[in-house]
Amino acid sequence: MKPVKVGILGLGTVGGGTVNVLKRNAAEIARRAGREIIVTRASSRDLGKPRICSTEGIAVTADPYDVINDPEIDIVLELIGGAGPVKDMVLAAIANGKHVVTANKSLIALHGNEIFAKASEKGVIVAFEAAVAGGIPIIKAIREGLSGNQIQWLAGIINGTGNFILTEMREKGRDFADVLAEAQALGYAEADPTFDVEGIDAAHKLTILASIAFGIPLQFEKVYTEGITKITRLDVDYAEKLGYRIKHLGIARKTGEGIELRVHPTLIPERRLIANVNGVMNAVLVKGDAVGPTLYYGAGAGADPTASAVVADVVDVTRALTSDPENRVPHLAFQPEAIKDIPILAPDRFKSAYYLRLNAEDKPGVLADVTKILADHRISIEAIIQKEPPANEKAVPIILLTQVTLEKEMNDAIAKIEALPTVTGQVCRIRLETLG
Ligand SMILES: NC(=O)C1=CN([C@@H]2O[C@H](COP(=O)(O)OP(=O)(O)OC[C@H]3O[C@@H](n4cnc5c(N)ncnc54)[C@H](O)[C@@H]3O)[C@@H](O)[C@H]2O)C=CC1
Ligand SMILES: N[C@@H](CC=O)C(=O)O
Ligand code: NA
Repeated sequence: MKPVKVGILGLGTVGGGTVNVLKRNAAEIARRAGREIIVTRASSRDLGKPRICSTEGIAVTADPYDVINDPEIDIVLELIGGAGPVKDMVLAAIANGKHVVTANKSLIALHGNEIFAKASEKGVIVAFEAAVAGGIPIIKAIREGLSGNQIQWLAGIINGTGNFILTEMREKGRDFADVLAEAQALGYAEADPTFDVEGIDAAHKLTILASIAFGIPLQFEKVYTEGITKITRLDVDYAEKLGYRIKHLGIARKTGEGIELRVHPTLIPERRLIANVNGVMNAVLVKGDAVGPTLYYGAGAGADPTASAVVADVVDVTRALTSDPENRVPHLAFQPEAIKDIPILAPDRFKSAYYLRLNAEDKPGVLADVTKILADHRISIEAIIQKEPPANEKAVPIILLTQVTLEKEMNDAIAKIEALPTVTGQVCRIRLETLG
């Protein structure tokens, strides 16, 4: 059989890694796919830039449309990133009848509903395994491996850069900015690293996971999103003293009233497996009604691990080239006409336990004022740490762990605590997760 011809848009970390893996494992990949897979063309914005891959045998051009409009190409790999000009590139590739493989979570989270509809009209596949949790085959696991289940919830460390920063801060006491710069140099971070540290990248990924888990449309704008920029060394240390680790999680949970979609730092008991997922590694827990809890672990970013997912999609597409489009695995796991608009809960209806840190004057009665406010909002306290004030300072940090409460009650209580004349600055709050 004729080889399958692949064209690549973007030869950066993931594009370069993909060329390398396709070349290194060509024979093994062909045995799996049933056909040889070759990269014939690629487009790169800066032709003179040093690359991590060789481009021998690949016609490299500056214009992505040279790839998209090449009639010989069967599969276009979109490995540029961003949700701007690449949307038109992907739609043009689909219009030309090409299958598309992408690692681009922002594109799928923001424009996936439209892209998949167009792809189905044209009978082509848009595959996106690399877009969530890098090399972990989590899309395949949920979309195919767990298709007998009602998914109840999922929770994951789904940003490698953020987890790398939190790990280095905790283990080595390193500074946030210094570790972020290293993550960028290693090729883990997004082109705009605020996407990593402000939780936007994780929210893109959670949008995709929730859609394939619950059969709902992609709706990024409804994800509650907090990043890791407000986490201090102090909180990392206090969490540790209390027996917890701080991890940045994406959580999607089905409740009787709707679906919770949230991304935020979370205290997790240190004995839990997910609390021990470190560095650039990602992990996703998925609870199905039939299978129970399942856990998926692996590298969340980096050239070769991400290429592993891109190439697996290329193999899947190759295997499906001769199949009837009606009988393929649906893009979003559920048949397009079966996707339902289940309500997404507003954040004030979330329930969780909390870690609170506040700075208060070292005077009798201050703690009593704080605990009274919490009691008035029916918030029970699980643990309190009150430290001696540092030398020459009047304010003393108070750390509280609460039991599970409604977010609205906590918001109201925090507003009252911050208004106390004896409390200075803002209350730092981090949600606690037991993932039970
Ligand atoms: N780096 C990683 O570990 C992972 C990245 N991703 C995603 O993969 C995609 C690519 O990311 P990276 O490889 O890290 O980015 P990168 O910045 O290393 O590579 C992107 C490449 O695209 C090129 N480019 C930009 N505009 C172009 C255009 N108009 N035509 C041709 N080339 C153009 C850039 O010059 C650059 O070389 C993004 O969507 C990212 O979110 C997904 C999983 C992991
Ligand atoms: N910037 C992302 C790359 C992979 O998706 C991350 O750090 O996880
Ligand atoms: Na993946």
